[in-house]
Amino acid sequence: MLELDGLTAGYHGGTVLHGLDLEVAAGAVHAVVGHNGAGKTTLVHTVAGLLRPSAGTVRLDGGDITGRPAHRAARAGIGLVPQGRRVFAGLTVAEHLRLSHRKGSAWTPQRVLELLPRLAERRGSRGGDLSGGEQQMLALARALLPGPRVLLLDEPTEGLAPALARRVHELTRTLAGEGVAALLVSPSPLLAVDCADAVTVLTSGRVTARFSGSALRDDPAPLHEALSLTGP
Ligand SMILES: Nc1ncnc2c1ncn2[C@@H]1O[C@H](COP(=O)(O)OP(=O)(O)OP(=O)(O)O)[C@@H](O)[C@H]1O
Repeated sequence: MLELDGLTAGYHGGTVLHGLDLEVAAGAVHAVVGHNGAGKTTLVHTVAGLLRPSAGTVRLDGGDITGRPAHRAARAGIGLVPQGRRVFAGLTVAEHLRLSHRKGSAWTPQRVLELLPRLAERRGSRGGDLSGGEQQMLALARALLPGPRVLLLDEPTEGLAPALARRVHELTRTLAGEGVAALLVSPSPLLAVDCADAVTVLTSGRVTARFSGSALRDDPAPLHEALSLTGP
């Protein structure tokens, strides 16, 4: 569904991502793990159209969306849950949902609130008054409302208690089952393995290992090894 081929990107003439190949299958969760500075956010921003690649292609459902600006990537079916959540402090939950809904999308505010009941309880609250977990759910809701084919989740569990982090990953899994594939960038590899079909290790902008999620759930040692070999 989402295919990255030789993706190369960076800043101010420097290269951060070096010819990355990666596929997210339909209905799958693909986790990308790596140490700080490995290029995970750069990867997400390049796919989301926030950063223009210097080489390589991004294909969604076979269509070339390389280098499309963010609003056009979104229209093509890329949904972004940005690092840090980025909710509006002064807008209520209901206002966020109204602003993000797109006519014709299968994800209506009502359907999203059924999936995220805690948000329904807080629909009149302002973004700035929500807990970290609630803000994360709101960021997820906002990305879902336009009806994406693939969600890019950039460190969605950052700063959350373990039980909430697991809930975010369960939701990611549930959404994959409903046809919204996910590229999940995670600072906590073992949590990501819980919900991933495929796991890619990124080191200094290059893929240094690939695993199936089920193999790692049986034995996570190879992932530890891949990460320690490339430690900071
Ligand atoms: N806007 C920018 N301008 C210049 N360099 C940048 C910019 N953003 C990131 N970088 C550099 O690109 C490299 C990769 O950063 P990136 O944020 O993609 O890594 P990451 O794997 O997401 O790390 P983290 O887990 O810390 O968020 C780093 O060396 C970083 O300093």
